[in-house]
Amino acid sequence: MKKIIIKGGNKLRGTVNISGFKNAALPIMVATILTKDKCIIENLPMIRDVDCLKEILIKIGAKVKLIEKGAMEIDTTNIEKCKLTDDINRKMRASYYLLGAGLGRFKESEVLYPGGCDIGVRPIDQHIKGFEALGATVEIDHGIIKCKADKLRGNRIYLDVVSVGATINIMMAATLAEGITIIENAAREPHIVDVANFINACGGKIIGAGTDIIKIVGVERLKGCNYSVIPDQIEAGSYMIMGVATEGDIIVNNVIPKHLEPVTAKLREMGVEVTEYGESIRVTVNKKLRSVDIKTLPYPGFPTDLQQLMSALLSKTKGTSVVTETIFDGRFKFVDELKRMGANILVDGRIAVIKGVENLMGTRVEAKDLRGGAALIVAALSANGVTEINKAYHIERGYEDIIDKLLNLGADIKEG
Ligand SMILES: CC(=O)N[C@H]1[C@@H](OP(=O)(O)OP(=O)(O)OC[C@H]2O[C@@H](n3ccc(=O)[nH]c3=O)[C@H](O)[C@@H]2O)O[C@H](CO)[C@@H](O)[C@@H]1O
Ligand SMILES: C=C(OP(=O)(O)O)C(=O)O
Repeated sequence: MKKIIIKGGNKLRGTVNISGFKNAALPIMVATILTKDKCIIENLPMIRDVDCLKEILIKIGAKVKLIEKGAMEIDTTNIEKCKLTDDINRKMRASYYLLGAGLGRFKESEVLYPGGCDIGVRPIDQHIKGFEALGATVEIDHGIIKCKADKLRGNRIYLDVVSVGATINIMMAATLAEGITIIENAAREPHIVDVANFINACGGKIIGAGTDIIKIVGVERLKGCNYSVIPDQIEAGSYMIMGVATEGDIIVNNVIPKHLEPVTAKLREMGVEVTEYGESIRVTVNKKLRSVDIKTLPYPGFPTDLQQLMSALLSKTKGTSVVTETIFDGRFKFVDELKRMGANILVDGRIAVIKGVENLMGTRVEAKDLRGGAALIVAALSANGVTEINKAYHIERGYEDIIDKLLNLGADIKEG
């Protein structure tokens, strides 16, 4: 998809069904490498990152079959080594999970340094620290990360920073190590729990996922299983924010409301009416919204992945909001595009001071990354006139059927 064209002003109304969580689906697809049996993974989002990872798994020797929309059978029996130094790895972040899974199963892995959103420095030193603590040697050779071990032995690993990727990569390698691994200062995001649940469903022994201390009791082998991925709380939060930006009334369906608490809390603080049901959330705007301050933090703090969309919403909310991005140092690049639409935002390093303007104006803008692109959709839906969002392929990395979902909610949107 090259561009998205939106005529702003329509209030979003109705129900949107949320897809499986990108950031859980991707590591779970890779974790199937830990077993030699077939796995069936359901509720996969049909997004570009999933297509790309499917291609990666096939390239290293897996058989991958789409059974129906959202369900894949992955058979990793014939994979002989987990080495992939193709440029395809640069198309996404999650390709680096091949390192932990390959190390676990083959005691060896080689992967080209991953890509993913360009949102600041994204080191992998904590992944490496974890692999080395388990007994591997890790070398970076001409941009290729090479891990090797004669044997993996469990160890106690303290993460210097809370890292989703390092926690998952270490969990995968430690699953097939000898003995017990303890990860301290582990990430607590819902997708960490989902990956641990998948591994446990295959016969692994991971205890404490969802807390900051995770214990992994190494097992000799895993078996295959059928597993369904949790709903995408970032996609859900995105539609909630889009609904609010248009002063609409929408229900996001197929969600786990608990996972969205940081978002619902902030929207309520703004004056949005948020009602939680068993598996859905309704957001309604009945009054003038207030500006709020946001600080991104690891879960259960406010997610960095929704910071850009919230900033776009706040750019049209009366008053001044201060947004502090503590996770990634380059996640305000989209602000220049919002300014083209008339936003009044001052960025100083990791802080953005947003002075809400009366109206945003449609114009030609460019998505710089996945969530930055989604933030432009938030702005465009509520802007006066037509906005043309170029480089929209970034958005396809993480949002299934976004045009159709927004059309169903009443947006005036089309692919260009
Ligand atoms: C595919 C995927 O799941 N991507 C998500 C994952 O990215 P990703 O796993 O890359 O993000 P991390 O949680 O690892 O990064 C968090 C912070 O730790 C730092 N860090 C990370 C690893 C490391 O070895 N050293 C280090 O210093 C990073 O620079 C960043 O400041 O979590 C991010 C934070 O919730 C989300 O924005 C991404 O959507
Ligand atoms: C930053 C993100 O993705 P990735 O880590 O895959 O680049 C995201 O999903 O917002």
